[in-house]
Amino acid sequence: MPAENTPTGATAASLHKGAAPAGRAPQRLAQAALRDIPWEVGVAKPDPAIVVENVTRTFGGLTAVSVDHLEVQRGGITGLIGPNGAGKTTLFNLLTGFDQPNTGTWAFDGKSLGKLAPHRVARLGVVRTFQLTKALSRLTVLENMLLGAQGQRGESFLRALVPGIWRSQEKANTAKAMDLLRRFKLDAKKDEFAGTLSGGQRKLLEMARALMSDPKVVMLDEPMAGVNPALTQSLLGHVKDLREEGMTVIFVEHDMDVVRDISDWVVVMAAGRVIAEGPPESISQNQAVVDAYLGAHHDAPLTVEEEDRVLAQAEAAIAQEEHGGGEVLGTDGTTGRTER
Ligand SMILES: Nc1ncnc2c1ncn2[C@@H]1O[C@H](COP(=O)(O)OP(=O)(O)OP(=O)(O)O)[C@@H](O)[C@H]1O
Repeated sequence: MPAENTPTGATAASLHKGAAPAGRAPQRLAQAALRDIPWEVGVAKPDPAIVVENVTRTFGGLTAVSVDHLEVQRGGITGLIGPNGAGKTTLFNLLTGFDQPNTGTWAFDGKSLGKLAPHRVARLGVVRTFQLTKALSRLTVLENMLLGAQGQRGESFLRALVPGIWRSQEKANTAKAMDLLRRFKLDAKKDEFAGTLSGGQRKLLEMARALMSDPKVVMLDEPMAGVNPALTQSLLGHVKDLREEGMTVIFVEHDMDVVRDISDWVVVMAAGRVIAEGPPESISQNQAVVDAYLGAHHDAPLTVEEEDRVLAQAEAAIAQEEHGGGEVLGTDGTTGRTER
């Protein structure tokens, strides 16, 4: 369990309000809080911001998410990884009110978030970004930012655009939006349509917009996907800044270098379940994780024997074709891949 200098719940909670003890960067606090936690699925955290209990979501016969128990440490950066189709985005959708589960509950700061619409979840302090950015191309960068502001009486995008509804807040929101745009180096583009931004700039805009509602938990779905290398470092820096400001960050990412670089803790999903948890260095050695990733790449032969067998089948298929024969059972006849 935590060593003597590990923050208590109260200490960790205080960093949530941006009050890190002198000389202790939030990054260090988050890492210290998690340092002596066992690397076990469902393990309790010293100060969880989010607690997930028995959440399942099925689509027809497919179980997309089946998470028994998951806690996310406050003030840390938690990476959520897993092969394609593992259920990461579905879990994000559930936690932020964009989808409803078949079973289960989850809470932020002890408050149940189940059955709340996304804007209500956001008001409680949990916001998200999307894998494919949701920047509205025909609105300017600044207008996109204003749609992210919290406290507007008109929650829907269209109502938010009716001037009378939010004029009283407009000035303050605009000032706040401009501060954020400066921080994300998008201020010069404030009057440009979001549709003209590069993929990386849209990711920045989406992150900036998420911050308009002063969130406590920020969930980023593949924040680095499609971002050119020049902007990657900048984005990584921004994610770390969120932690420095005391926010809890959960992000989905496929790039393991990114995961290792910024995560304090990593949660691995496969086939809807959490199959491993631990600090980044624990993950690559975890056999269940290795198996899940290998198992996910069905096209890749796993062993030398299998490779030989696939090759032999491909050769047989070619020979058959050259001799004008019919179909060769067991291969697809064109790529030499084994049918599974
Ligand atoms: N609306 C839906 N209808 C039917 N099936 C769905 C739906 N949404 C997700 N799924 C299925 O649920 C499973 C989990 O999908 P999900 O997108 O959550 O995985 P993921 O881990 O985010 O994958 P990726 O890394 O490829 O984004 C997949 O098999 C997917 O096809």
